[in-house]
Amino acid sequence: MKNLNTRPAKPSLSELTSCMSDYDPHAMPVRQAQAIIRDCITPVTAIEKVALRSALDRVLASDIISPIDVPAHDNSAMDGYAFNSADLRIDADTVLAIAGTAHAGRAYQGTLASGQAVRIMTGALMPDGLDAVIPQEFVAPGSAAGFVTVPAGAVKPGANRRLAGEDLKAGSAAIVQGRILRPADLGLLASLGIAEIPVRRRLRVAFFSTGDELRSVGEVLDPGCVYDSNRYTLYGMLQRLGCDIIDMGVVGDDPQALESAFRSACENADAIITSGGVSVGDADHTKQMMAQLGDVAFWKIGMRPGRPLAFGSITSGGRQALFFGLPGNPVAVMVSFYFFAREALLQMMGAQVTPLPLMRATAAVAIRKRPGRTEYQRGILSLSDGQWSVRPTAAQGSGILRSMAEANCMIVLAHEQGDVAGGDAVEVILFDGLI
Ligand SMILES: Nc1nc2c(c(=O)[nH]1)N[C@H]1C(S)=C(S)[C@@H](COP(=O)(O)OP(=O)(O)OC[C@H]3O[C@@H](n4cnc5c(N)ncnc54)[C@H](O)[C@@H]3O)O[C@H]1N2
Ligand code: MOO
Repeated sequence: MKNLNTRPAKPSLSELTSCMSDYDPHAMPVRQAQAIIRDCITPVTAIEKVALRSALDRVLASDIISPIDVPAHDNSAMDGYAFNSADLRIDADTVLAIAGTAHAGRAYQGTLASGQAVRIMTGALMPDGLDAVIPQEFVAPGSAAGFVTVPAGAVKPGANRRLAGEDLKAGSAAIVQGRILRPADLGLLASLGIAEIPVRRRLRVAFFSTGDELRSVGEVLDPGCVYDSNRYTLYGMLQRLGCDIIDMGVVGDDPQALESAFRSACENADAIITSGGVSVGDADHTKQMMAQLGDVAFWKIGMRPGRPLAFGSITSGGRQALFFGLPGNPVAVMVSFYFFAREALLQMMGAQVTPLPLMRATAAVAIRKRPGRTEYQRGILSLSDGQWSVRPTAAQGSGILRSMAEANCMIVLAHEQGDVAGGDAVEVILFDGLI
């Protein structure tokens, strides 16, 4: 008999992948890989309190409830004259006697009689009984000293008055947890008088490059070798995401060195990112080692660049870390990071993940595209005659980092899309805010 209290063991990643009915061993659609990754993520829960300024770019850990009304009192939005709308004549100018002046930061002293106005400054509390303000430039010229003339129909009742709590009411949610705090949020928190902010602890991400041909900056470039650029692009991307980073340098193609690097990374970080060694040539020894260290799937994704991708978890010393094995080619490493690792890391950070904003632009030239894979082409977006148009950078090879630096956007050509004709609309993701 089936024991209903026993939940079936969770399938391993590799089982999950091979069980999928529409799984194509040669190419898994981008969306499918993204969905599998999304399902595997557990956010970090630890919270720390930081001073307001240090909360910039951090992930808010709990909802912020406004302790006060903002603004705290009704106040004037303009420099001018405050009056009671009930005193206005319907079809004629109204002459009001000026009883005094209201300055910002001080309550107006004194009681007002019908037919009286108060000279008022922007931000000053509305004197009791007055409900509207006429900006000083709108008063009728030539008012007699001590009087102000409000022209007929110049202002409506309640005009130019900011109401107490119109920005935020005491007890209402000012910012919801999961937000990556931006400058406007810091200002909003300051407007509530909150000095310490609860944020999720930073995510620790360890990364290293693999390959015997790699030399680090500062070393001699031996024949047949290349400088390790991936650690620098990864450094930049992880830094922008607000992670605590552990740069583990270059690890050669030696199983023992790789295993000890993975163990050390796992024991010190929440996530591990490597580049290189995931294509068919190298994957075999990596696969064997991974089988001992954790649950890792090696995928071929239906995309270009960034076809090979290893994803899963590594376990060592009683700790588990998320693992992304990104392809070695310098552009592939960036594209795989942006379209797989970035969202997963944001999810782990406890951040609300929103889709990257896409904009539509006109293809300035024809673009070749094979249906059946998603292509992320490096593009240059420009505005001319009020029209956004985009053209791919000349070189699209996945080793050509120069064109990534030259581009200001990615042209996203969907899985099913075929060739694009010049003048067709295409979708682009801007590097601003991403890179
Ligand atoms: N027979 C096949 N060969 C390849 C396939 C395939 O499906 N079948 N896939 C190709 C694709 S696509 C990519 S991407 C690469 C990925 O290979 P690896 O992840 O194993 O990466 P490596 O072979 O180690 O390196 C590829 C390339 O990138 C250079 N590289 C590596 N790391 C760095 C670094 N840190 N900084 C700068 N450059 C780096 C490396 O020297 C190679 O030129 O495989 C294709 N092959
Ligand atoms: O991952 Mo590769 O970039 O498609 O050459």
